[in-house]
Amino acid sequence: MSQKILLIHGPNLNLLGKREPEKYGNTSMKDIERISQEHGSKHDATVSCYQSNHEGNLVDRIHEAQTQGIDFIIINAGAYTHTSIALRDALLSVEIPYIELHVSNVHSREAFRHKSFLADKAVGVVCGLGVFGYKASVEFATQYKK
Ligand SMILES: O=C1C[C@@](O)(C(=O)O)C[C@@H](O)[C@@H]1O
Repeated sequence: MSQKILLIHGPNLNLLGKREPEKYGNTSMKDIERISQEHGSKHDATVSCYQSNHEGNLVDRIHEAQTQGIDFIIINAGAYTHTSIALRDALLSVEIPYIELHVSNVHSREAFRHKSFLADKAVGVVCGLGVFGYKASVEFATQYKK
C-alpha cells in the first residue's frame, strides 16, 4: 500500500526563495512541494502539503491528518519549533511519526534556535541540508514502518 505523507510548513516559509536567501536559499516553497511530490511518487507515496502562519491552523491540520490516515508527517514548523508546546501536543496526540526539518542548520545560529519542543519525540531531525533535506526526508518516510 502506498505511504501517505503530509508535509507541513509553518510561519514565514511561504516566503522561501525570497526570504533571507543567504540562509534559506533561492528555492520557493512551491518548488519544494513539487520536488517532494515528484520524489514521493517515484517511491509510490503521495505527499500532500500545507502551510500556515497561524499556530492553531497548524494544530487543526495535524488533527485532520489522523482522520485522513496520514502515515508520516514532515514538519518544518519554522519559529514555532522553538516556542510551541501546542504543536508538540498535537503531534503526540495523533501518534503519527514525524521528522522535524529545517532548511538552515539551526545549531549554528542564535541560541534560541537550539531549543526545540518537537525534536525529542521526532523519528529524526534534519537541518542544514537545504532543499535536499526535503527529498531525503520524503524518501525516508516512504520506507518508514511504525
Ligand atoms: O523560520 C525558520 C526557518 C527554520 O525552520 C529553517 O527552516 O531553517 C529555522 C527556524 O529557526 C526559523 O524560525
